[in-house]
Amino acid sequence: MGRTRTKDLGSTPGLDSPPRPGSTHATGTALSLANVSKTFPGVQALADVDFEVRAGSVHALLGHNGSGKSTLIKCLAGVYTPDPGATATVFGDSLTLGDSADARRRRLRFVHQDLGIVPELGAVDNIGLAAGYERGPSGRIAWRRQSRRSRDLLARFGFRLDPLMPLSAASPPERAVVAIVRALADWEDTSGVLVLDEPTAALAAHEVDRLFELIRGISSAGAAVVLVSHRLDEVMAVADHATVLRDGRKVWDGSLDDVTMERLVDVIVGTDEGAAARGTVTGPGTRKTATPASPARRGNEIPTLEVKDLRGRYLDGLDLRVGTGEIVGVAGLLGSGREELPYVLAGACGSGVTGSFVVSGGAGGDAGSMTIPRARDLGIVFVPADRGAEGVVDGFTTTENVSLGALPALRSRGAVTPSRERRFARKWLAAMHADTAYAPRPVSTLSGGNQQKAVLARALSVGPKILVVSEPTAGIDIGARRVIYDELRRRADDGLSVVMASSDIEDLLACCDRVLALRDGRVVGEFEGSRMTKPAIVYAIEGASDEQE
Ligand SMILES: Nc1ncnc2c1ncn2[C@@H]1O[C@H](COP(=O)(O)OP(=O)(O)OP(=O)(O)O)[C@@H](O)[C@H]1O
Repeated sequence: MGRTRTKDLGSTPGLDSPPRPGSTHATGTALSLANVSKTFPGVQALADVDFEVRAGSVHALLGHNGSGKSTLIKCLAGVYTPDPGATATVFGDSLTLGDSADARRRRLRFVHQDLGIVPELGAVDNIGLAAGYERGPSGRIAWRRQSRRSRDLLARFGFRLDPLMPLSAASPPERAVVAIVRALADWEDTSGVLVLDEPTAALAAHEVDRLFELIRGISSAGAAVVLVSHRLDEVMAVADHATVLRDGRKVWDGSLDDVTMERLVDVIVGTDEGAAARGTVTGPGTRKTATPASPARRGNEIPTLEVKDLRGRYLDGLDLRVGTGEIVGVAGLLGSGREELPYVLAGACGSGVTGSFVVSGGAGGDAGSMTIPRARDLGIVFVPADRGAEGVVDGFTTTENVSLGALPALRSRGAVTPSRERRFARKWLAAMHADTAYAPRPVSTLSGGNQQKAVLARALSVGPKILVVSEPTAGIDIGARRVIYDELRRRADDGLSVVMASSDIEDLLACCDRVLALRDGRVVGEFEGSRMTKPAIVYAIEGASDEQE
């Protein structure tokens, strides 16, 4: 199984005061929830859930999309008030569920899937607003000190970022790191609970390792960490206990030492479907699904897309060819160009980009002149990594979100017929294995994973020639991952070309014909066939040159 045991790092990065090994709170129950139910109109999101987390442990909260994980976390955080009858304690003190001030007082800290950052402000204010500002004797904010403190907190995560840069200009991983650092910034006592909801969704392997060090440091100092994640290999590496929810109910609880990954998959998806889904979670370095690349997809025929010498904020002379029906993966660490490339290809980068591109059929030109409408006209459709901010339209229903790209085609005599729009959305939601009952509901009430399925449904529904997708399985459960891989492969077989940028190398191995490793804005390795393995890609993106070729 290869589980990595928790190690005591001796310090707790991210905390202002040093950890207190041997703290009186280091053993016993950190968090206890009993009888938690939550009913939304027409939906029982949670039914009588008990949840107990021990001090000094990393406890994973698992379940497929829509199983109730985020709702449980939001009840804990005070975002939702559970149905009457629920009780909770934190390190023995009673907690009022549904009261966010009490949650904070009891030293519960949260990083939610949507991060909750203020994009117009920099790290300095995002941290200051949550954890308080450094102040001078007159009570005025000491900006220089505040700035230095923010920089130091970020540096403890091994992270350098201009603390004044608005986070709207930062990449998704940069935003995630600021959210985590902010949650910990004022945590002076280790008798608390840190809750991380899908924290690694946008992080590369190297960044995930740093996050795990941070998590281990926090738990070994006596605090508890609750980790919500769909990445079971990561869960097995960092967590020691887990609770599994299915359809709002607790279906399993126990030590991860006593369970195999295969058994965990069975419990999460239900035994019948478990065997099928298990194919998506084999160990590191192996392909999760059999998707043999056909010789026609070697990219050596006339490419559907060819870009040369791309340069931008991170890109520094990148060349890329994507053949017809080829799925090309893009791997790389934060700042390697992996996050920027999809935006450039989709014309969503604005000025400052140079290079050239050609799309099959001869259309082409200066990459700097690519705009979103131009890309769309060329058949390039983009699925961004940041689903909440850039993927869904919050005020719209799920149907409206899915049909958005196809409105011109759905129009008849100048108007879109609602019944036609509904049928269209249902068809595409079904293709993504999302529950079609979600169609009329506001998209904001869907679980994160189901929102992602709706965004992918919209992208595929317009019949793109080239799909550019970033972090396609962020927040997606193990069963639905398989659906997405298979759907992309089916469409590639029909001629769709795909550029898939992902921090999850398992995604790339499962789905791609070829994977490009990016470093410092260029391609430093290209992998296909038997050479396309996780260690080879990781070595290349992290700069261990002996392994990259
Ligand atoms: N505000 C809301 N209004 C109505 N229904 C909601 C609301 N929030 C969540 N739900 C529903 O409650 C159920 C549980 O959703 P929840 O977000 O807790 O799932 P999850 O396990 O976190 O899923 P994911 O892994 O996809 O994030 C889903 O059916 C969801 O659509």
